[in-house]
Amino acid sequence: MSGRFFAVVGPSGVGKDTLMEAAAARVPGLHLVRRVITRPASAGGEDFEGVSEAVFEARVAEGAFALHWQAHGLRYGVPAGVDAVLAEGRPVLCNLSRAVLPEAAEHFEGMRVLHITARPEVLAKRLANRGRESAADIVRRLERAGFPLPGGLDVCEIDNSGDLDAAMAQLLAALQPVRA
Ligand SMILES: Nc1ncnc2c1ncn2[C@@H]1O[C@H](COP(=O)(O)OP(=O)(O)O)[C@@H](O)[C@H]1O
Ligand SMILES: O=P(O)(O)OC[C@H]1O[C@H](OP(=O)(O)OP(=O)(O)O)[C@H](O)[C@@H]1O
Repeated sequence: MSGRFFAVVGPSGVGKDTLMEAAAARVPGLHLVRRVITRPASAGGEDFEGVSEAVFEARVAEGAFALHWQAHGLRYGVPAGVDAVLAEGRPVLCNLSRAVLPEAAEHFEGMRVLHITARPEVLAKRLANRGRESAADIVRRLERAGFPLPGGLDVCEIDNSGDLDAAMAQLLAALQPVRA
C-alpha cells in the first residue's frame, strides 16, 4: 500500500520546520521532503537545495517536480522522487503553500493537511528571533498569516502557540493511520 502524503501548512514563523524535524526524529521511516528553492543555500533554516531561477526553470521543463509554486518572491519545488518514496509505503511530510493545496490533493491521493497555527503576536516574535528575513520581509509574511485554507480537504488543526511538546503530541496523533 502506498504511504500517505502529509502537507504541512501555516503562516511563516509558526513552527512548521521545527515540528517536521522533531517528528522525523521520533517516527521511524517518516520521510521529510528536501525542497528545491530559489534561495541562497547559505540562508539557513530547513535543509533545502538552493538553485538559480534558470536552473529551477530547467527542472520545471524536464518534469523534475511533482509540484511547484511561487511565494515570498521565491520559487519552491517538490522533487518528483517523492512519488517513489510513497510507493515504498513510507509516510511523507512536506512544507507546502496553502495556495497550492488543491493541486497537491490532485497529485497525492489521500493527502492529509496538517494546519499549524499560532497567535499573531507569537508569530511576530518567532520570525524576529529566527532572523532569516529582513524587517520588511517579516511584515509581508505576517500580512499573509490569515490566508484561508481551500475547502474540501482533510485537515488536522495543530496549535503551536505554546510549548513545542504540546504541538508535537497533536502532530504525532495526526500522523496515525486512519481507521476504517
Ligand atoms: N513551540 C515553540 N516554542 C518556541 N519557539 C518555537 C516553537 N516552535 C517554533 N519555534 C521557533 O520559531 C521560529 C520559527 O520556526 P520555524 O520552524 O522556522 O517556522 P516556519 O517553518 O513555520 O516558518 C524558529 O526560531 C523556531 O525555533
Ligand atoms: O502560501 P503560504 O501558505 O503563505 O506559504 C507561502 C510559502 O511559505 C512557506 O515557505 P517557507 O518555508 O520558505 O517560509 P516559512 O518558513 O517562513 O513559512 C511555504 O512553504 C510556502 O512556500
